[in-house]
Amino acid sequence: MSTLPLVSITPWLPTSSGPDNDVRRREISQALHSACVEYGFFYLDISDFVSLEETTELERLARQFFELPQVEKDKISISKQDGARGYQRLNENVTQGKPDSHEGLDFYAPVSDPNPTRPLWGVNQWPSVPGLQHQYEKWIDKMKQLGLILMEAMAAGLGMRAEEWLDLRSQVDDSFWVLRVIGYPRLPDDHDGFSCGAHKDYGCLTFLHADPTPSALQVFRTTPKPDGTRKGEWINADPIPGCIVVNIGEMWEIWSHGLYKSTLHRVIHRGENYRVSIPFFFEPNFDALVKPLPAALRVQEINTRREVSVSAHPHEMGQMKLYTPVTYGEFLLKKVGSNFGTGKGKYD
Ligand SMILES: O=C(O)CCC(=O)C(=O)O
Ligand SMILES: [Fe+2]
Repeated sequence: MSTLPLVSITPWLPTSSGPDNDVRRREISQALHSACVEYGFFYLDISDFVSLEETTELERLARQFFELPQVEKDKISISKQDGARGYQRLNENVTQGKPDSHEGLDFYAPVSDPNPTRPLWGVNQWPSVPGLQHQYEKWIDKMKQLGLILMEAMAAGLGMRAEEWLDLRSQVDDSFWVLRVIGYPRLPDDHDGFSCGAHKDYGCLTFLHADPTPSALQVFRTTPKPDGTRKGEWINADPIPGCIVVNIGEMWEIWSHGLYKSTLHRVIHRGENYRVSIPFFFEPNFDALVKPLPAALRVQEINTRREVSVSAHPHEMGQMKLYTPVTYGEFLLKKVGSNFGTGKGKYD
């Protein structure tokens, strides 16, 4: 069984220097490029950026919250806000028609004019667990910094010019991020569903810190067959100390004109313990206009004068998918709107 590639962010940290740092940065960017083309998923070694104490503390606080009585947790239910920010009970989220066997706590980027009657536009509901808000706000801050650092490293990997990177940076420098804290009880043997059903993430970059539980998160890896079709298998993405699991969402698929694929993944947790995972979704700015990047078209040797048309759901034309521009916030609202309307999950 193959495993995901592992890349270290260290040379790209602002604190990194030394005569060979530029060479190391180029190697890292190249490795990121390959990982995004081949997997859409990779381990990112961030041990020079975050400490083990920080992530252990996040896990401890999450467990403390999930151990509270149901009525306490329900006090900050998403139904008390904008339908998105807050707590969701076990089985409340649905993916592909089946309830996910997890409970979760969601936080979104704050907005300057909150209005809980507007989808996504309320205020975050912090639990009363002592120290939780402080520790998680520190984590959010770090993940936002990491988002910009990794985006720059990836831009270099895609062969972007300095001014092209600045343009891309201006689409993610006020990220409409999401932080989820997820609690997974053991999936019962007779349960025919999943802890979290197969889905693709829809945004930019997902940074997943999970507790050490093995054989829970699985990634759908496809490889070409001699006859030109592709075969696929589910591979485990078990946690590695000092690393987060990173995957790209549909926005990167559009930017890269399909060169980088947003990859299916799911969670099946049959271990005895209560699993905690903490994905941070580093998303574009709410008003970012996301469209194929010239650098991606250069790599694919696509004639940029040709019309590139669109939708959030790219359609096939011959062998090639065509991607049209989307405004991230509109795309997100449509997604959330249809999910709330139909009782479908955030992941559908
Ligand atoms: O819990 C996990 O390992 C993955 C969760 C996930 O894929 C998501 O929240 O989008
Ligand atoms: Fe996901």
